[in-house]
Amino acid sequence: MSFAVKICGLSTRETLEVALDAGADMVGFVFFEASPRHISLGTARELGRLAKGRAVKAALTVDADDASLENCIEALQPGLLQLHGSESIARVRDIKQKFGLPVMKVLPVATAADLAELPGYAAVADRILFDARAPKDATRPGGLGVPFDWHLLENIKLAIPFMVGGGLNAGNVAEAVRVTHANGVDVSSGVESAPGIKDPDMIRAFIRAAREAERAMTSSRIASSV
Ligand SMILES: O=C(O)c1ccccc1N[C@@H]1O[C@H](COP(=O)(O)O)[C@@H](O)[C@H]1O
Repeated sequence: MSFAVKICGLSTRETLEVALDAGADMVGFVFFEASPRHISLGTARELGRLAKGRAVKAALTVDADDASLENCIEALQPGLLQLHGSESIARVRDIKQKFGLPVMKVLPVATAADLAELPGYAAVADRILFDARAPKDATRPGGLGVPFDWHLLENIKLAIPFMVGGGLNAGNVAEAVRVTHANGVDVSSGVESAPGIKDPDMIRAFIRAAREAERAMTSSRIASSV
């Protein structure tokens, strides 16, 4: 399974260009009004055109109904739906069937008990993203820049790819990959100077560090197989 670096919460042409030029495999766009990274359908259309064919476009939604999903798909033309709410296993299956797009289900993690439903979700989703569980009083379920205990994923074996997110930055992404052996990493706050304001240098530094982490993981796999 190939390794994917995802920069999420992009909302301007300039920072999207930086992420694409620096080699992001996936670029994420937030459709959730309470988020400082929320974009309008008009902006989604514009940014979607810019990213077309250069990276996988992920549409991040939170417990969206069919009409909202239809609107953001029409505008962005995503290659992946990131379901970041409390969508049930049945709803994930339903969205996949209705919209015919690959789905990445986000599982919030704070303790080992949060992994109980993983097999059910892994049976219907194309990819899993493990993110830190947001506090009960948070205004959004992600994008808070807080990590979780990556050791909870140490022995995870999945037939589909999984990514790690939540509080990642250029300084800790290597350790997150080393511990979890994830097939990809996702970042939003860790490449921002303030909530919703992406920083070009931080984006470039994150992608460099993630690539280095990918290389280290590949080398250690080769070393342990000989
Ligand atoms: O970014 C947001 O505002 C957001 C809103 C609602 C759901 C998820 C959101 N962000 C996603 O959360 C993870 C981790 O983010 P961070 O790196 O800790 O800031 C990532 O997928 C964000 O795109």
